[in-house]
Amino acid sequence: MAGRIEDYALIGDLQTAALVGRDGAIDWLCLPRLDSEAVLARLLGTPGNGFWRIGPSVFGVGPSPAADRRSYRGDSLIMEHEWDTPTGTLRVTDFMLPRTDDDDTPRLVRIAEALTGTVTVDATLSLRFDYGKVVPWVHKIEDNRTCAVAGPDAVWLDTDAETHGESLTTRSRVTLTKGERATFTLSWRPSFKSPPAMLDIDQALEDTEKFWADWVSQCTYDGRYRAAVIRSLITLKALTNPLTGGIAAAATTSLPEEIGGVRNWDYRHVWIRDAAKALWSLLRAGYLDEARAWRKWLLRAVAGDPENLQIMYGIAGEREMPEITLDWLVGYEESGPVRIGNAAADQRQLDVYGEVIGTLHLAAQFGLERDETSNALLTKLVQSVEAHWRDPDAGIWEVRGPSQHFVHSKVMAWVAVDRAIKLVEEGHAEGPIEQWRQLRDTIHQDVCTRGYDPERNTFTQFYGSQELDAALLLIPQVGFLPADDPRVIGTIEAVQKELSTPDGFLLRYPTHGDDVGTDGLPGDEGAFLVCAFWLVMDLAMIGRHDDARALFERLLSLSNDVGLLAEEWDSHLQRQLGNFPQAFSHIGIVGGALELELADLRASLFALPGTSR
Ligand SMILES: OC[C@H]1O[C@H](O[C@H]2O[C@H](CO)[C@@H](O)[C@H](O)[C@H]2O)[C@H](O)[C@@H](O)[C@@H]1O
Repeated sequence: MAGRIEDYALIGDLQTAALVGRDGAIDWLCLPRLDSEAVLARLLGTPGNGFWRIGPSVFGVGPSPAADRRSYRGDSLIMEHEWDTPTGTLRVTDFMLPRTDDDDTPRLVRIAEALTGTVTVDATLSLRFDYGKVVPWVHKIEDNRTCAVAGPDAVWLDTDAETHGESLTTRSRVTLTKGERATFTLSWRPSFKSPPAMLDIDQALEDTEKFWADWVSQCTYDGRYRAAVIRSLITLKALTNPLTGGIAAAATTSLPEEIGGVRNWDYRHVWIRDAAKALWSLLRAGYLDEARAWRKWLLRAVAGDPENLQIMYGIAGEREMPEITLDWLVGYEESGPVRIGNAAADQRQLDVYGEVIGTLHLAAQFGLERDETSNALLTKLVQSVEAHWRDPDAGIWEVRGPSQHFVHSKVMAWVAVDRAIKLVEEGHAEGPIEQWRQLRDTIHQDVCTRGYDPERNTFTQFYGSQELDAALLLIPQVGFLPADDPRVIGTIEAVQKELSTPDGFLLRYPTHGDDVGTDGLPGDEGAFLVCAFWLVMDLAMIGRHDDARALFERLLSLSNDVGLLAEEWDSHLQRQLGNFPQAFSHIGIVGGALELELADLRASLFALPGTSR
């Protein structure tokens, strides 16, 4: 059985990623890209769906023990597990080498070494192609090299340990004394191509360490929550494909939003919304290159058809991602179905216009050079907003129930026009600014009239709805209304009252158990973590600093021991839920830390003699 979601750590080469558990087993790996077929899929099934364990010897003895310690090596994606055994201490170092133009082969490296005494190490590699379905044809090429082939894919194992085949797995047992090590490298190539070159392991480790050190050194945030912010930025970077510029929403598919439930989705794609929010974090922490690459990704993705802007695309901008279920996988802790692809790609979600234009504006403010193609896109996008902002949509939460006039969607339509106007006003673009100003006012008035309930003093989930939505917390953050507007404060208080979980986090909207609710799905789900981070930011903005900080620190405490967060938190079972690690949650960490820092700054400015609020 797979571990708890929080038992996993992420390693990756920016184009794909793997999850390694505390027991030293890699239970999730897709090759060659994050959204390719998994070759190790125990995470969503059984050991028979593929895993790769390296740890102290247990063959014939019992279950794989959890490591006594684990941590990333400094600010990197190099993961180290250590086991203290009765005879000595074993360390296993796992990493993926960021690929280069010269060598685009994905490589996952594992180094087992004895730190003290003598340890016997067992390694079991059970490759199953096509998401755990296909047993490959495995053959030894030479003493140190084994090749597993199924159809178009070939995975190569290079190791200095003796290997043998047993029960459809490749196994090694090696005894190491202090200072000795055994190395294992897994590489992927199309099966019709020549074998990969042998890797210089020490050079690869040094290059990987240097890559992360160089990248992290560009970070401009040096505040109180630096460790959590850096880990979040590294995680966002790991989800950002350097070749295409696409930023995936998470590294996994179908980790459930309720144990045993049906809310299991594939997040290995690029949502306009999630990517835009990730860029917001990266830009504010000093990273401009990722914004430049994403703008190129966006222009390619929407090329030729900006009127039909999709809400999500594949990592290279692919438009089709049909949603199918993988019947042979039982799902994480039997939470089925396991889905790949995502039907939300065909939905209309109005907020994406605001996300795109908002990001173009933010990038321009941070010094990204003017680009004429994106200016042409801008006009087309505002025309689409003008044509469609009155339409109902599926909303930020991608409901599968009937379309509605979601308030957050309309607010983001306002953001689209507002930021287009600002781009023109600030000299970054041209456009019919007077017409846009009228449109902006019309949308604002419509939302304030039809999306606001004066009796309860709160905005509502959609026009005419009695229910609330945590996305309303974004109203002050996007500048739709100032934070001290009584309607904003009323909404924050109402959301806090009606959507709080028993432990003080937030649901994104009400669900109704077995009854199908607004989202069109049965069942419930956990606290949606980014929503609680939005609450942190709102509380900081309205001057409730102590509440904001306390909530932020409680949210940070939900991260696992290596600083990673999934999408949701199960308040009853006290465990992480949903895809992992998820960009949204890590965006929340960065946003919360930055907002708290701003709040401190404001407080200290106002404390200066001669200043007042
Ligand atoms: O709740 C139903 C929907 O859940 C997923 O969407 C969620 O994840 C997206 C990626 O992080 C995010 O952009 C969205 O706001 C979330 O609601 C799923 O991808 C959808 O297919 C599903 O309808």
